[in-house]
Amino acid sequence: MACLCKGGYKMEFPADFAARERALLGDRFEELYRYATPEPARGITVNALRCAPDWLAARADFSVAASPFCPSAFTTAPDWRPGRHPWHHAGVFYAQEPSASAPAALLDVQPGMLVADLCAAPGGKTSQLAAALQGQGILVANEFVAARAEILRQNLERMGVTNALVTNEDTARLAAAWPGRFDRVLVDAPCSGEGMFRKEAAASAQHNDALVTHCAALGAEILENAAALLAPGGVLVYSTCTFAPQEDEAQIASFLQRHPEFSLVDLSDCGFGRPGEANRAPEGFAAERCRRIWPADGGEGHFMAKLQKSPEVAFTAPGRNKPRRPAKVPSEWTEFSKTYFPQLAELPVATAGEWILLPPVGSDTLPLGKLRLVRGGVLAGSIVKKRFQPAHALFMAYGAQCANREELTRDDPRTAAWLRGEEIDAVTAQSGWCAVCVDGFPLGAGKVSGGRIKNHYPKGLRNLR
Ligand SMILES: C[S@@+](CC[C@H](N)C(=O)[O-])C[C@H]1O[C@@H](n2cnc3c(N)ncnc32)[C@H](O)[C@@H]1O
Repeated sequence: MACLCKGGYKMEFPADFAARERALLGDRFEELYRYATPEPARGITVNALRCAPDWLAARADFSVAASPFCPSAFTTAPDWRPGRHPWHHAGVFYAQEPSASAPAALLDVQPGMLVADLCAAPGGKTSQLAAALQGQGILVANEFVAARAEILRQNLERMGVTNALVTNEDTARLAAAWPGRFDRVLVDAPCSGEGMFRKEAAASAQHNDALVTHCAALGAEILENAAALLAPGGVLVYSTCTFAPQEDEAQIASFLQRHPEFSLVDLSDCGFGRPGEANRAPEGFAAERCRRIWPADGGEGHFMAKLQKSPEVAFTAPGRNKPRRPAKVPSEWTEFSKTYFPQLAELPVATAGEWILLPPVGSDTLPLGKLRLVRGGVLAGSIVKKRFQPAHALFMAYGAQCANREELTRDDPRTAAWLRGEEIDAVTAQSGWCAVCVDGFPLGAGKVSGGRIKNHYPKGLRNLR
C-alpha cells in the first residue's frame, strides 16, 4: 500500500495503482487524489417523477448542498443515513454517490424516447433516465446478474417508474433482438472500481492488473452491443468509476477506431470535472473531449465519454411486429380500478397466469422473444379466488392519484409506525383499499376496516425497530 498525505486525508492506495498513477500524473498525483475527508462523499438525486429539486431543498429536514455534478442532485452530510427516511421509502430521492449522478444527465434524454441502460443495477442512473422520460417512451433497464436485476426492479418500483422493461440479459442478446432501435444508450460499465477505494475496502483488496484487463475487455464487448442497439443519430454515454486508462480514454479511442460511424462529443462545457487525459490513450485521440471527476473534485471519481452515431449510417428499419392481441381485461381488475384508480381503468393490460400488468405504452414494438424479462411495466396485482389483490407496485406508481388515501406527514408518529409495519388509525381514508402517502408521496397500500389501516407495506422493506 502507498499513501497520500499532503494537504488532504491520508489515503492508502494499492501500491501498483499508486505507481501507475504517479507515472501518468507526475506532480499532479497529489493534487488530483486529494480526498477532503476519510468518509466517502454522500449524496441524493431527486426523483423528478415525485418532485422538483427546489421543492425538496426547501423542505428537507436534513442538510443538502447543491451538487456540482448534476442539477437534480445534492450532497448530504457524511454521517446522514438516508435509508430510513420516509421520503426514501416513498421514492422521492435515490441515495447516490455524488460523482455517480453525472453520466445520466449527459445523455440528454427527452420524454418519448426509446432508452436502454445496459448495466443498470442497482438503478441510480436508471432512475435518473426514467425521471427524464417522465413516463413517456420506453426504458429498457438491463442487468446481467440475476440477483442484482431483482434489486433493480425493487428500486424502480420504489421510484414509481411506470415505463420500464427490466431485463436480465447478456447485452449481446439484446443487440440481436433490437438492432438499431434506441435513441439513447447508457453503458455504466462493470469496472475495476478504482474510484471506490475510499468507499469500499474490498475495492482496494481486489485490485490488480488482471482485473483491469478483464474489465476493459468486458467493457469493450458491452460497447459493441450498445453500438448495435443505437439508431442512426442516436447517442451513447459510456462511464466508469475507475481511473485505469484501458477502461477509460484508451477504451474509447479503440472503440472509435473500430467504429468510424461514431464521433466523440465534446463534454468541455458540461460544467463539472476536468478533461480526459491525453497520455491515457494513443496519440491523436481527442482525450480532452471526455470528462473525468477526480477525488479532488468532490466525488469518489468517474470517467465519461459521449458518442454519437452518424445519422447517415445505413440502417434497415425492422419489419413491423404483428401487434399483440390485447389481453382480455379481467372484470375483477375493471371493478377495482374503477373504484380506486379510475384513470387506469381504460388502459390495456397484460396477463400472465393470475397476474395483471400495465405494460408501457408502445412496448409491443420491442418483441421480447426469449429474452428474460423481470418486469414489463407496473404489476397491478393478481386475481385470487375471483378477487383482485392489488400489488405494492401499483400503489408506488399511482398511489398519489388513488381515490382513497391516508395522508400522513413525515412528522406524524403514524408514519414511523407504518414503516415499521404496524397498523395505524385511519383519519382521511375510508373503508376499503387505500394508498398511504407521506407529504403526498406514496408509501404503499393499506386496507381500512373499523377506522384502522391494515399494513400491506412489504416486510422486506420495513424499517427495523
Ligand atoms: C457500475 S455497475 C452499474 C451501476 C448502475 N448503473 C447504477 O447507477 O446504479 C455495473 C453493473 O454491470 C453489471 N454487469 C456485470 N457483468 C455484466 C455484463 N457482462 N454485461 C452487462 N452488465 C454487467 C454488474 O452486475 C453491475 O450491476
